[in-house]
Amino acid sequence: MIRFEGVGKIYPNGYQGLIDINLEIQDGEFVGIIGTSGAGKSTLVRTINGLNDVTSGNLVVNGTDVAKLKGKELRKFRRKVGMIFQSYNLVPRITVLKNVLTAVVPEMSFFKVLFGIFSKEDKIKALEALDRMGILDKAYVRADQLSGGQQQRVSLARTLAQDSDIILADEPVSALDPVTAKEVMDDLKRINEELGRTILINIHHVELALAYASRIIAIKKGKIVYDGPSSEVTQKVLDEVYRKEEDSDPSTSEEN
Ligand SMILES: Nc1ncnc2c1ncn2[C@@H]1O[C@H](COP(=O)(O)OP(=O)(O)OP(=O)(O)O)[C@@H](O)[C@H]1O
Repeated sequence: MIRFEGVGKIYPNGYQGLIDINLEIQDGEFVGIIGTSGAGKSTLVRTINGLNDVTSGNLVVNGTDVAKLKGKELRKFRRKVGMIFQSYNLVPRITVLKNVLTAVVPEMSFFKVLFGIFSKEDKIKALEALDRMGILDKAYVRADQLSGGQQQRVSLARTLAQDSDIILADEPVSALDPVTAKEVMDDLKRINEELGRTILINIHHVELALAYASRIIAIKKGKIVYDGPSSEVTQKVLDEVYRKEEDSDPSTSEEN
């Protein structure tokens, strides 16, 4: 479970990225986070695995107080919270299999990875994850030879191989064409339903968010402005979430 209690995040330059966030996300939920550019979606997602520290309140993930983690403990914790990014974040010049293996044995030195010194069990685990994502045939291909959609599947295979209970996805389909984007969303849904992993996806495409996530959290200027079932997100809610500052200023409205 993920619990935010009055969480705030102030960036070093004084900017308030998150303001008084209160949330409870249960195991196995599929949550879409929406909002305008700069609203704080990434900030919110990245606090969950400690990529962003919180500056006030409490954030508890699977019973761990994230703010208290440092060094080795923080690295260990991050393994339980997988993350995929818009830019895939794979090591381009090594094979797909080695990319996944770096997640299975993260403490391994880069030289061991380079020379392929892995146990049979680790290799089987990585190959199984690739198989589940339907890209086993690409195991021995260099990561940079794959299409965007295939690379995102490798990223997902990495999170599976590292047994993370929670998968954070920061704009995972923004760089993909609509058909491939839908395929990656289907993969996320399958992982959620078949393996019960909690998914939090920060996404610009509202239609995709509504179609795939069962719960929507909308952020505006660092605050939660909607949190509820995706089936209850009305046009009025979306108008409020995406309304620009100047539109809400009565002095500039046409009626005045
Ligand atoms: N390191 C930083 N220092 C100062 N301000 C930052 C930093 N990172 C983000 N911000 C600011 O915090 C706000 C929220 O940023 P964030 O990246 O979370 O937004 P977002 O909703 O994910 O936007 P986008 O959809 O464009 O990625 C923005 O105004 C951004 O400029």
